[in-house]
Amino acid sequence: QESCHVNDVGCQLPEDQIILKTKEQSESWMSAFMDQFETLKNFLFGEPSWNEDRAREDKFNEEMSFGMDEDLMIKYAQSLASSMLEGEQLKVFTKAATEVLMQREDKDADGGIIDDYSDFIYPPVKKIIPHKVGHVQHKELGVGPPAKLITKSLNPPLFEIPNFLSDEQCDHIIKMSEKKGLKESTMFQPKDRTLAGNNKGIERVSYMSFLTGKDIDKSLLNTIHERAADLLDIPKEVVQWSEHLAIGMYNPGGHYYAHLDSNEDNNGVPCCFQKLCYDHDLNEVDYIDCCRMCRYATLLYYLSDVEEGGETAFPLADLTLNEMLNKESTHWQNLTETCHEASVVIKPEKGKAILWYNHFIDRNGYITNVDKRSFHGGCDVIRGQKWIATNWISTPLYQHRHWASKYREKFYEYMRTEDPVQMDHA
Ligand SMILES: O=C(O)CCC(=O)C(=O)O
Ligand SMILES: [Fe+2]
Repeated sequence: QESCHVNDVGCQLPEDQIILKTKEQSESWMSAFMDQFETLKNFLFGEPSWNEDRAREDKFNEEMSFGMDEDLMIKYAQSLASSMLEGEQLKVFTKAATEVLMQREDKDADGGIIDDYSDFIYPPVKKIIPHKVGHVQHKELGVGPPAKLITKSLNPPLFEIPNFLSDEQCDHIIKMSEKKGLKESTMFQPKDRTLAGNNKGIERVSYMSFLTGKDIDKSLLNTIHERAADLLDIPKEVVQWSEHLAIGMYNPGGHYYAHLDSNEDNNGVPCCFQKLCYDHDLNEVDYIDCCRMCRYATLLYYLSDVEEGGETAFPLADLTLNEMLNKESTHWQNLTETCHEASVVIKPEKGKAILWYNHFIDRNGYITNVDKRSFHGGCDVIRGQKWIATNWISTPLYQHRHWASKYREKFYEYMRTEDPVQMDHA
């Protein structure tokens, strides 16, 4: 009698013993769960950045923006538990897990903001609230038509914005890129250079170029910057002083396997947009030991339709932890094989923009951890050509705000250059 299990049918231990057994049992479930939970957490949020400070920041982030971290953890904890446990076990476990997760109290974390950097204060940023998948919101922008944002995923917040650019604007950008010339994308990815977070397994077959105010119609670049800044609710300077517009072109067979656009905090390594780094030949390069990518958001413009293929895929968007773990041993980064298994697949359409957030943000509105659910890439183009322009939006860690942006002077220099390139108004 003594040895029957609490969940066994017909087990009739006295109630206090049931409670005792359940408590012992729940402790072992808990530790088994926590072991697994560590793995899951690291997979989701990356090592070594998850610590109590981060947890507090994330909790704050939840309150400041639309909230997902704490909720999400509990949701994952529960979904994991519900696949492992049942009945009374599950109840006890859920209560315990919720308490553990909730114990990360938000102690007085004033975290003195440093504000003695030179002359531009990056303001705190927020995220557009995605509400729910399929939700449509309209946003008036200072210049041009309003933006219609269609929510494609909540984690990361991902939006589709049809007709963000006009056909003429797209055509002009393509024409000027062709004029300037594109290079094979591999040339932008020497071994020690990182364009993305976890570079393992990345393969990119495309042509690239960076365009500045020297290369395209200045008023068009201004318009794009203004619309982007209004859309994201950030000062225009943040957009102007972000990286140059990155043009990408894919021929049939071209693709870009799933990657992250931004880097996890790497022991305080400063942001690439704020630090000049050089290789042995004194060429300016960005590489991970010198600086890290701090691309809070990505705004990607499709400059062309694609006859077939060339979708942008987000294999991990809105996945639960269990679903992500199930993917771990698959080829989810290889979009040639798995494009259509991705949870969000976006069809390129001329003029359409997509916007997503790569990072969680802290209590001050500065970036913290990369959200691994922002992994994305370009599926193989089957027929036709795919043209895109990627507008990465920089925001720094607040510890590294002292230098506004290494792109700032260049921006003004290029915007001042004579012999302006102008759009044809045919
Ligand atoms: O080609 C695409 O759809 C995605 C491009 C991309 O991820 C990038 O340029 O960072
Ligand atoms: Fe990307």
